[in-house]
Amino acid sequence: MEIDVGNALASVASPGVSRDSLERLDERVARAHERIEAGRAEGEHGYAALELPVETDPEPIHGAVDSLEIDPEALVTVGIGGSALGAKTLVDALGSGEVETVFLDNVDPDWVSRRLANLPLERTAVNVVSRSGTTAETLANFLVVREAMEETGVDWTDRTVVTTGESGPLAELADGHDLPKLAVPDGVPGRFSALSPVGLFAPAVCGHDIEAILDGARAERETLSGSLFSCPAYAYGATTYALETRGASVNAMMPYAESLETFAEWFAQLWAESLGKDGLGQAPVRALGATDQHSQLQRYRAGPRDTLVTFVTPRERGEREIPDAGIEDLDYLSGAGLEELIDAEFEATEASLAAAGRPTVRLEIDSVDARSVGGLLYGMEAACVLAGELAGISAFDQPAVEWAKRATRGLLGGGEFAESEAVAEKTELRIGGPSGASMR
Ligand SMILES: O=P(O)(O)OC[C@H]1O[C@](O)(CO)[C@@H](O)[C@@H]1O
Repeated sequence: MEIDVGNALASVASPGVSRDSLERLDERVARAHERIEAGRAEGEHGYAALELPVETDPEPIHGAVDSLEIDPEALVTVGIGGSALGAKTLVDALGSGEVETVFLDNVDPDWVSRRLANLPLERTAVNVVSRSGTTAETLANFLVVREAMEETGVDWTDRTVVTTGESGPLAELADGHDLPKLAVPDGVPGRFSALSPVGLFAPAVCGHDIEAILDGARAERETLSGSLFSCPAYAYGATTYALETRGASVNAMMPYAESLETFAEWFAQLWAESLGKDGLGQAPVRALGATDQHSQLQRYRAGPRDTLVTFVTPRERGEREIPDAGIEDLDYLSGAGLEELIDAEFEATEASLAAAGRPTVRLEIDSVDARSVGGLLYGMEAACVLAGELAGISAFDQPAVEWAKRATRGLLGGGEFAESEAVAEKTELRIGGPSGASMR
């Protein structure tokens, strides 16, 4: 991964960060790096994630794939948040090959039923993933998938792999049915687990080279140093931190590759759940180039000066010639390739924001391949950890998500929770309604 922060400098953008400020910030980066190094060496909670490229053993993952008693035509991954997004990012980036992949990471009944109805359940494998083993959405969806298989006369136990922590309901279910288990590594929060069995099983089922993914991550791990000027990941973490403290409260992740659309979703959880604490944290926005040049770009170029746009672009792409249009006004397209068009659009959009004095950062990868995507994921994780150190917050917990979980459980009769009482006290001012009548 290579980074270019030139268009985030104060000489180009507002908010922007001066070179002198980055130099001064580099002293804090060096201290933060020492803290990160110590955490990695000790396997401390959270910091342990930055050791996954050298700790993750691919063999149990291959073993779990081999344990499937079918040659799957489809794979359903049941998980939510980091227990689904890492795998989904890798499969969407690298392709699912001959395997139809479904990621059940929401509990919308219409959507779940529609996805299951279209699957060849007798030739479908299941990976249920939950670090805690107690996440309501994951357990609910797994029970629905299991029932659908039973109703189809399928033995769900010969094609289900469980990825979970050492204990909890899911571990018990796996043990009770003698299901193959993959271990969620200790000390690794879900949003940092893509480079572990949590994220690597699905791409392995799809036939991808998970060793290459880990190899790319290892290469990025080797760049971690005591200076942002020699470490792309730290350069990104430090620049985003500096821009946030200067007013860039939004970070629009805008990859110029359709296959990295899910990566932006993965980044959004990583950034929001790690850094959104103590009133701090950039709001991550999922954007996509070139598509969002025809939507969100208006806001980023002419709206409030509160947004950093982060571009991710591959240096190498596939090619597809644009046929001759036979229309004089479109002659400029004829004979060009789609790859030239999207690259020109990226350059133009980056320049458009610079011309308006809006900060952007460019992350370049060689191509959207296993090694590059492994390095990109690792780089973002390391950048996030550094940004958390600089901000003085804990990047590895997520206490704010617990309130809604307790309220949900209370609303479903799963216990007495003050939060669910608070739900009933909602202030209302309704307009419209079934009849369309307005109420005052
Ligand atoms: O893997 P689990 O324990 O099911 O958690 C799923 C997701 O829920 C969260 O814990 C937030 O509730 C995320 O951090 C995590 O990725």
